[in-house]
This record gives sequence, C-alpha cells and structure tokens, in this order.
Amino acid sequence: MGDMNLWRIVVGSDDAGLTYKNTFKSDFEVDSRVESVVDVGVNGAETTAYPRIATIAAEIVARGEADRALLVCGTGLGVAISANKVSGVRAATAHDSFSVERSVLSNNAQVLTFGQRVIGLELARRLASEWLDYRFDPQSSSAEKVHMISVYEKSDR
Ligand SMILES: O=C[C@H](O)[C@H](O)COP(=O)(O)O
Repeated sequence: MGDMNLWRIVVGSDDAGLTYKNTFKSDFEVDSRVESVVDVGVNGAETTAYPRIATIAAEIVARGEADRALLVCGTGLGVAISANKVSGVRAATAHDSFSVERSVLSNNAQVLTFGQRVIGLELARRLASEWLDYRFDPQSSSAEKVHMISVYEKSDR
C-alpha cells in the first residue's frame, strides 16, 4: 500500500481491452482510494500482444512498485494466464461481484482481469470499484491456503 492505505494500481490491456482499460484508468485517477495509476499500455493503435502487457504489469506488482493490477483483454483469460506466470503474482478473471470479493479475501489475488468481449462496461466499472474496498486479512483462515501456493511456487517441484 502507498501512503494512508491508498492503492497504487497498474492498468493494462491488449487492443481488445483498450476501451475498458482507458475507462478504468480515468475512473481510478479520480478515486479517493487510489494513490497512483500506472498505464502499461496498449495505447492508440498499438497492437502489443496480451502476454507482454500482462507480464510487464505483473512484474511491477511483483517488485512491490504497485499493489495491484487491473488487466483487460478480449476474455480476461489470456492476461490472467500470463500474469500468473510471474512469480509471486496471483491473477484471477472475475466477472461477478462474489468472485471479485473472493479473489481478494480468499486468494489474495493482486491482479484482477476482465474480458471486454464478455462483460458490460458499467458492470465492469462497478466491480472495479468494489474491488478497491477489499483487503486480504493475513490472519484469516484463507492465509494458510494462499501460503501453500507460494510454497509450491518456490519449491523445486
Ligand atoms: O485471452 C486472449 C484475449 O482474449 C485476446 O484479447 C484475444 O486473443 P486472440 O486474438 O488470440 O483470440
């Protein structure tokens, strides 16, 4: 978290998620719960593929330079799969209110992803706003389960 428990957020998308990404960026920039917004693209007619955008965003989170990322592609799936390849990052696609809540409270996911071709813009904006109100409780019964993910990730397998 940044100062005063405000969120430092990364937003990113491929060309299929550009419109939504830009809307979330604008929303976050005027949200009193947000300290900073970093936009890792794409922008304009840029056509950088989703794995590149998603891993750049996830690496910023993994380095601790941001708290969270909101990523958008056509389905939300490609950016989630890609972000989950970055060590220490947990990304989830969630298009309903309960799943958005649980992505944080159960899974301590730092990355939320949406599909611009799947969910309506106004519902996505509402979910993105709800997302900012959830904080993982490290004392919760979910913490040990999330820890198991990290243990596996760091193991030799
Ligand atoms: O998950 C991938 C995304 O939906 C992407 O925006 C579209 O990918 P595609 O062009 O390979 O279908």
